Amino acid sequence: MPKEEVKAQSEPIIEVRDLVGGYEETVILDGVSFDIRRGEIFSILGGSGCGKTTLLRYIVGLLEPFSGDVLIKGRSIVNADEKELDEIRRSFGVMYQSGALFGSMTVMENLALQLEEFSNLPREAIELICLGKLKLVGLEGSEDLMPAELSGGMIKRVAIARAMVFDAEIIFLDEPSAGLDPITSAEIDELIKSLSRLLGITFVLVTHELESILNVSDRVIVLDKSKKGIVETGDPRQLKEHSKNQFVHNFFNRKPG
Ligand SMILES: Nc1ncnc2c1ncn2[C@@H]1O[C@H](COP(=O)(O)OP(=O)(O)OP(=O)(O)O)[C@@H](O)[C@H]1O
Repeated sequence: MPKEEVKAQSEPIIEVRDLVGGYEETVILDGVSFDIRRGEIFSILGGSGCGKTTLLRYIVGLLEPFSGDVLIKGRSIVNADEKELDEIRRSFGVMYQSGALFGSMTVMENLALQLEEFSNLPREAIELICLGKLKLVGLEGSEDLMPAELSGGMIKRVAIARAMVFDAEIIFLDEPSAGLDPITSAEIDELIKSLSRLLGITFVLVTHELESILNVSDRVIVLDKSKKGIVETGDPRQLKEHSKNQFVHNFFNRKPG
């Protein structure tokens, strides 16, 4: 069966239900609902300030919504107590926009940090896991380098490897192409696709990069600030060609709104 059909039939791994949220009195997202299926590469799109990063913060449990729920593998991250939250968080990894490596630590030390803190594994096992993850992102032999010695693309790769140290089933990437030239950005797209194919990881991306969206995403949601929510959901290539929604059409065809 083609991969697309397998994904179309797979169960939701993330369910966002009637989510309402924002900052203080201001509602940014007003009744947002959608599912992300196991194994798909899913992108959250929309213009600046429409709430993409805010939505990501709700999904990973960094913010508490005004109302509504987020289920990860069927478990509510909104109503979870600390212990459950820790368990749910083990199933996913997050890469923030800057890559956020510790500058004074080697690549290996950056990767090992969370395993040292949150597992009882011996040093040798931690190193083996980290070396395996580095190999998966194409950075074999880089374990002793310092972040200052890495290119922008290598920093993203290390950050993706770090998001995988607990064998995450879901990886969230906030602007994976930010600050990269088009060729390096395309290489990161290929890495995401190959990790999805090889390991069945579900990827959730927040991105502006149209080319990258069309290249990697199986499905997208498009948020519109004026609607405080989703205006369309679907295959980005289909939306680019056939969307009847003016905002979505303009977004995909680079036309000012
Ligand atoms: N900590 C905060 N406190 C108050 N308002 C915030 C905070 N963070 C974001 N906002 C506001 O919420 C709205 C949505 O912001 P958010 O960063 O989620 O949008 P975005 O779609 O990710 O934007 P961009 O593409 O520019 O990164 C914006 O109007 C922003 O100014």
